[in-house]
Amino acid sequence: MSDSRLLRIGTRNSPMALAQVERVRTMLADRHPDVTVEVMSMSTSGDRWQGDLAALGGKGAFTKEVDAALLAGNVDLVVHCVKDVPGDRPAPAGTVMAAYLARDDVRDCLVHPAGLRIEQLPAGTRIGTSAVRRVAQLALHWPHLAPVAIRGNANSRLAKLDTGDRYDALLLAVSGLRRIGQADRITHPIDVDTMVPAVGSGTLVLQCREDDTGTRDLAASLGDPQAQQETTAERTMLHILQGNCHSPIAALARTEPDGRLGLRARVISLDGKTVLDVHEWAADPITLGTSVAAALLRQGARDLLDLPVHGAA
Ligand SMILES: NCc1[nH]cc(CCC(=O)O)c1CC(=O)O
Repeated sequence: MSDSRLLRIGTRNSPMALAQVERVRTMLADRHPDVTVEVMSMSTSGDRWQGDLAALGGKGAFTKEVDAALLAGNVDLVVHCVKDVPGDRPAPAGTVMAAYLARDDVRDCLVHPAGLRIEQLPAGTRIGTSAVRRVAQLALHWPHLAPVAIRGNANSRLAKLDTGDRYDALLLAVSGLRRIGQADRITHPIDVDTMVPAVGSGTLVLQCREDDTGTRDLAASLGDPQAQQETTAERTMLHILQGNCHSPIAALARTEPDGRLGLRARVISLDGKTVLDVHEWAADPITLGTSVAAALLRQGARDLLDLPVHGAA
């Protein structure tokens, strides 16, 4: 059957988001050569706003304009980083997450102009990060380092680091730097047991309208079942904890060689002094995410997550 059709893909206009869309375009060209892709990029409030994201309602600041274009029928498919999709509310009514792409590297990394590793940094080194999860784990492992708030996309953060004014190093995602062709800036990929990643790290999701069966089928043909399972376990846990952009929640689901699904999740106090840590395995991702969330709640995660977060870096 011919696939011949136009597919309009909506995306943020950051270099990383545009690179992510090109990955989808390439995958579609390989699998559905009769599909013509048109990219419609747009600025989001999260990209424009340089203050604290919480003032804009958190992570939704990177998705709401693109979601609105999808619901209005101006685009047919949207590519999001799962990490940027709010975990404390459902997908916009009338849309579905139709496919998760094969997972990229999930690690965070240090970017240091002189090529140092994180354990080599002297006390007081200024680390640019805006992720509460990273700040809490910095405090846990390297309390002598100084997290400093930073906003903007990965390219603008690298430029801010290069001026040398406010930051001595950055914490960023390995996968993000690779997508924008800046992998050579990585000086230390940090192992996932030390710096547990964000929920959905390294994973892209294809979102479309619920009633658009043609686009849903196209998207599903690009999906990776393992990424779907791992993301479902992580986001089930996040949803039950009602995690948001100010939640110091870290998690990583992994498919073991024997096929079992494991989920390791942490809730850390911002000062790094309290760490709740759970690691379980199960066959079903929803059962696994639910069980890990329940275990974290039994350990006191609710009280930890309800603590006010002032001036998150
Ligand atoms: N808003 C930050 C963000 N959201 C998604 C990515 C790319 C990495 C990924 O998909 O996990 C990044 C950049 C970063 O954390 O350095």
